[in-house]
Amino acid sequence: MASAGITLRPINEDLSVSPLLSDGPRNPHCSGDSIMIYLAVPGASMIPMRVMECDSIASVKLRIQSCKGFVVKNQKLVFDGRELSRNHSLIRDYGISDGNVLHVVIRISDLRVITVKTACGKKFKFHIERGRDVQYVKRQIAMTGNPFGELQNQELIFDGEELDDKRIIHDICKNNDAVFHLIVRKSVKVRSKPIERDFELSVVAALPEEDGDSNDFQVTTKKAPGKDVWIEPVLGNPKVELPQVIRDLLHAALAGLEKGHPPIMSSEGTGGAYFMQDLSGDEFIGVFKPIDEEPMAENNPRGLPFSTNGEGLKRGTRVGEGALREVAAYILDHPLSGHRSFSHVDIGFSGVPPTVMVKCLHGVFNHRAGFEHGPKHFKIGSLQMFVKNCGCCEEMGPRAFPVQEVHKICVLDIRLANTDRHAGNILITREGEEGPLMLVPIDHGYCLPENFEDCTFEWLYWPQSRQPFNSETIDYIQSLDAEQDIALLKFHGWELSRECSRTLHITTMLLKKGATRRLTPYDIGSILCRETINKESKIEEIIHEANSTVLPGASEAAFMESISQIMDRYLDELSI
Ligand SMILES: Nc1ncnc2c1ncn2[C@@H]1O[C@H](COP(=O)(O)OP(=O)(O)OP(=O)(O)O)[C@@H](O)[C@H]1O
Repeated sequence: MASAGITLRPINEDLSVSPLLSDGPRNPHCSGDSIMIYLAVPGASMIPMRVMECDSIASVKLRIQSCKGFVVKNQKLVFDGRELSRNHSLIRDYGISDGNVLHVVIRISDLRVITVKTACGKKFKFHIERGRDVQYVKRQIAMTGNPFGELQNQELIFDGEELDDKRIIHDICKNNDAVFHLIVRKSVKVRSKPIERDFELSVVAALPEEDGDSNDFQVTTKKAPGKDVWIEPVLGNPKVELPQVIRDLLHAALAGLEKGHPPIMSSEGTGGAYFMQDLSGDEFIGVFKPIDEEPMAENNPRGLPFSTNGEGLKRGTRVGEGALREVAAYILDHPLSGHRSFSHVDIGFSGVPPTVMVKCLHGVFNHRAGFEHGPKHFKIGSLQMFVKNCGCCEEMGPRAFPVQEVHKICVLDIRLANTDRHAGNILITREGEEGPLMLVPIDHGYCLPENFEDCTFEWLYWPQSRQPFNSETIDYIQSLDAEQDIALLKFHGWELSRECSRTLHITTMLLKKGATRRLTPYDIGSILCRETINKESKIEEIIHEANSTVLPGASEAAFMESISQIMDRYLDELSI
């Protein structure tokens, strides 16, 4: 994203010094007054910072990086309930003035890349969640199937020190460049055999099975705490039949909880997101996001303030509706073969992981008022299948991504008018070491907004978005039907508001008209996004014009007809 292109320059240690003394990448035409703002960082006291009103958000983030060490791309700034997501916009564009407080949310990657080197020079790479311990790494080594990998024979050395099994990865390595040295400790047995008056001593390397309990591979688990933990689907309509993939996910999550493997809170994100574990405790299988832990909801664990007007972190969304939107993105991600009917194909055209609304009970969730076992402490939220990944698009240059993988996400984001498509919300997977890269879109809690003010698409800056859709994608786009989609969501229990329905009608219309004219995802996506915070996007202009054209009290159909005509005129000009 834009932050990637910022040049780093050292600045004064003290954030409250005059902005004229500090040296960020400022607007050359910057003039006007300096103001004092305050940064609220969870776990720290309020930090004063002097800025100019014409400073860019990027420059403020850069100063926070220089003084506090939080890398720019891991920072999220929130002011007055809104994320300051446009790096090139200015402090004054967001209405920030003297004495205001900016909330800083720091995203820390959950995964560490660890290289394990054997004595004979073999290397293995593992992506390990930072909350795991050394024994977990050993189990991953054992699972490679190599003979030296037997768990009980392993010794891991880092920085000249043998690592204790209980040590946590985060405490051992802060970056992705850690190399653990694997020493295979063959235990030996000394046997003595009497030969006349002497003894023959023989030293025998023990076979793994002789070395005790092969159940070492099993995770030691706490006793299952019975009904103190629970998870079950929440269906908006009893007629909805859950697909097998979701039923399997729910069974696996319940088995993990009952075995005593707690949900593990992610260190990333602005809301509470919890990794659900399987029966063995070796695998994450799902991500649970409770609605009351969304940004600005009452139990948000990241220190964000409570929303005063109910509006979410992005304009046109509502606090507490993130889970609905997550599930809607899955339901609307129809497979290539046709409308999602919830009976056969699990993954849709854009690859949104299977997602379902659930209620879940566990003491690890964030309860400000304290936790007691019982029905009132059930949390409702979305459960999404965990996707094994090797990182997200923030960690890799976009050129490596296959065009079709990018296009399938463009189609989804345009349809859903996504207001939160940054590179961290696209996971990268690949089959084997050399297989082609695949992209998996996640985090759809801010799609289908009531208006287009905050639409942002990271892929607008990627070269693939300037290439035309292929014919398969165009056919898919032409098969979309907003009316049917709204009915499908209603069948699942979510009746879209008039505003959100309108959004879906407009985006589907735009996508279809654009694809007919062979416009690229970039051409179409740019129509939905503002270039700067205060300059309306083309779609907003079209809506204004339509509003001024139709008579007061005209029907929604008349309004949409007007949108259609204005859109045709604009797109025809664009495609000349
Ligand atoms: N389906 C999934 N499979 C694997 N990892 C996931 C999945 N969904 C989310 N994650 C990971 O969980 C963490 C938190 O998730 P996410 O970013 O969606 O939370 P959030 O609070 O909604 O974030 P944001 O601040 O970007 O809106 C991230 O590290 C993300 O990569």
